Amino acid sequence: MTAQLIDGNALAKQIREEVAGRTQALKARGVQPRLSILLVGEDPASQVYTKHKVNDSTQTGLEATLETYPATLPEADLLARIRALNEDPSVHGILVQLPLPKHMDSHKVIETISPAKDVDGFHVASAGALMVGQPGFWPCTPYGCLKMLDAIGYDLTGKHAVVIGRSNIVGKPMALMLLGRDATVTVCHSRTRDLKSLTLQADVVVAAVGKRNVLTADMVKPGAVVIDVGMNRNDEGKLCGDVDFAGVQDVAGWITPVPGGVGPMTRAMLLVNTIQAAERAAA
Ligand SMILES: NC(=O)C1=CN([C@@H]2O[C@H](COP(=O)(O)OP(=O)(O)OC[C@H]3O[C@@H](n4cnc5c(N)ncnc54)[C@H](OP(=O)(O)O)[C@@H]3O)[C@@H](O)[C@H]2O)C=CC1
Ligand SMILES: Nc1nc(=O)c2c([nH]1)NC[C@@H]1CN(c3ccc(C(=O)N[C@@H](CCC(=O)O)C(=O)O)cc3)C=[N+]21
Repeated sequence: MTAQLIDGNALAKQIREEVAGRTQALKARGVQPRLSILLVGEDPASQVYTKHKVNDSTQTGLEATLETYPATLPEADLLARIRALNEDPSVHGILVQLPLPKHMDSHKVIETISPAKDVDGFHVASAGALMVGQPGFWPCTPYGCLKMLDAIGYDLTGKHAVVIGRSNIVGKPMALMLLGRDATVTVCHSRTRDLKSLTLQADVVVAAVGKRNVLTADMVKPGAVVIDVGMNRNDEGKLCGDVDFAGVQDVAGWITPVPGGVGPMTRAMLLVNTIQAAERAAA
């Protein structure tokens, strides 16, 4: 079997077009949707990612401002800036790029963002809303994975979904979203025994670990859907996921590539959350 590709670039483009339409509608009502991105320090990957986010926003008609600060910025100054943005009615979304410098407490920083502007969905109030099924912002990466399953018309009801990874920003919220769609969910992590015996039972596997070849062909049930969240570099320095793509594509029914899979979808869902924040504020 050769798996069908789930094209994250194409789907993200579609979503950006939908957001552009909603942006036009808000502008017609005199509201300019606006996202503030805060970057602390000079991490090259973070610089690239935040530039991408600004470009995506601008192309969609959203206004994004990138504020950069030196790694030495005192935490209190960052918190003060976030509070000012919370109070600014012209700003609808606030994103603090992670990771933050070591002297900062990222939990404290995220909890300072107003939940109404938490377009990353990282605030405890956002996590709680997802857990109990109340309206709130969903973290962009698992939300994007769910949209990819929707795009292929996949019905999760009663299916066995195995999530590898239990982070607060990917694995845990992914598990809750799949549960919300009536899947039977298994969450695996570094202490899981016999990962292969679990993944072999899965109709859907989401790999969110950050290590190459966590999922190989011998671990996948024929026809399964494989979603690869990982962002790693191979020996040649090329971007690759957690999944052994070359091997797994012969077994899986559907597979997402890296690059061009979950990454662009994460960025698209940030725009969705931002336009939603602006629409709620204008309601
Ligand atoms: N495409 C995108 O848009 C995004 C991609 N990413 C990428 O996704 C990956 C995961 O990110 P994130 O969730 O933040 O990472 P974390 O490092 O926070 O979490 C990794 C998880 O993987 C688990 N794990 C580690 N080793 C194994 C193993 N051998 N078998 C099974 N589970 C294991 C860890 O277990 P334990 O809890 O026991 O330590 C942990 O739960 C990274 O490559 C990251 O770069 C992240 C965000 C967005
Ligand atoms: N507050 C915050 N929110 C985040 O959402 C956040 C963060 N901090 N810190 C870092 C991680 C990582 N992340 C990615 C998003 C898109 C791609 C992406 O678009 N990847 C492209 C390739 C990009 C490239 O060429 O490097 C792709 O997979 O095709 C990658 C990684 C968001 N994160």
